[in-house]
Amino acid sequence: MSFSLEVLGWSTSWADTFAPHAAGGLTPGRVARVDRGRCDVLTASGPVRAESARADVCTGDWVALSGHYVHAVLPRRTALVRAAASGVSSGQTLAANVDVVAVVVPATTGVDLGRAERLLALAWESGARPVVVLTKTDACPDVGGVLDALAGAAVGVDVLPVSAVAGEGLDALTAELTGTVVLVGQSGVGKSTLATALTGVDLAVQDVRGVDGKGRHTTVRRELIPLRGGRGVLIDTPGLRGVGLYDASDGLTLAFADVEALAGGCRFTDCGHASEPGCAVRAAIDAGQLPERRLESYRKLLRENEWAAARTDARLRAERRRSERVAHRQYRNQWNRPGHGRR
Ligand SMILES: Nc1nc2c(ncn2[C@@H]2O[C@H](COP(=O)(O)OP(=O)(O)OP(=O)(O)O)[C@@H](O)[C@H]2O)c(=O)[nH]1
Ligand SMILES: [Zn+2]
Repeated sequence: MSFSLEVLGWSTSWADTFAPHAAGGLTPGRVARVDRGRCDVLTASGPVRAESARADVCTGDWVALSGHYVHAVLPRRTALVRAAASGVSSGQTLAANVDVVAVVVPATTGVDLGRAERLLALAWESGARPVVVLTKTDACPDVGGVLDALAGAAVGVDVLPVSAVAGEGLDALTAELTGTVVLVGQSGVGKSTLATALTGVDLAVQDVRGVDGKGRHTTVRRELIPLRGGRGVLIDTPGLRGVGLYDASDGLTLAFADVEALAGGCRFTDCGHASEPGCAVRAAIDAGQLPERRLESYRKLLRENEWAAARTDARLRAERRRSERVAHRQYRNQWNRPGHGRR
């Protein structure tokens, strides 16, 4: 099976970036999946199982292959990063070169706006374009009310209502999802169902155990799947489920651009929007132009982000201390070695 690189998002601008590697006889490809030092790379002449032990690659990266080796990773244009699992000091890149981050929110009365805002901050932070997909509209009696509520939380972001069950809204969504797309959202919001509707591939049954050419068991799972309509690809990696904020201060500023714009009109540049005189944010709340909830949500997410950043810093400091101790010990051992003349 071979792939057209354009279907995977290849463009003249990627070709320009790749030019020095092309001159060196290397092959371009896009990483479809990474596992333990190896990765599946889709190239124009088919998938290649490549060694990536020395390269920091993730699904969505464009790479230069030399045979079965990842020789280079092209600089990422966007990256979706989450707070790493414990034991790792930096953020973990979940998907690279993403164009659209679709925040999936189920249509229920009393929709969790804070959760949507949190995911939107993460989406903005990635450098990709955020959209909100409102799922399960068939099961909601008041979609209009939910859309109104979301409009105040998803500022500057298109909200697209769909029902995978009724097949409604999918054409409009497909038209909006171009380039490399990821779906983020809580478990159970309908991501898998939506992914299946958008790609025609039942992703739920992708996780089948297969046997490779040498009779060994392998999991065949592709995480880079062309979207119906031929205008994009979907990245579906298990790690995208349940993402936490990681150093998303820029993303927060963008997700709360309305509050930031108001704050620009406060008399004091360090206004806490509490009881300071000349506070434009409080004035907007009092005038009913900004929901109090939104300011509270912004504050909560800023605290969460600071906490994540502080935790990362603490971990980095601890790691540095550890490596200093190791270095000292090596230095001591060197001097204490028998025959070194100094005891
Ligand atoms: N009524 C209705 N139910 C839906 C729709 N889409 C998904 N569901 C149901 O919602 C439940 C969860 O859907 P999934 O697609 O598995 O959700 P998910 O976000 O992929 O969940 P995880 O795999 O746990 O992350 C399932 O029972 C689906 O049948 C829809 O458009 N309408
Ligand atoms: Zn203020």
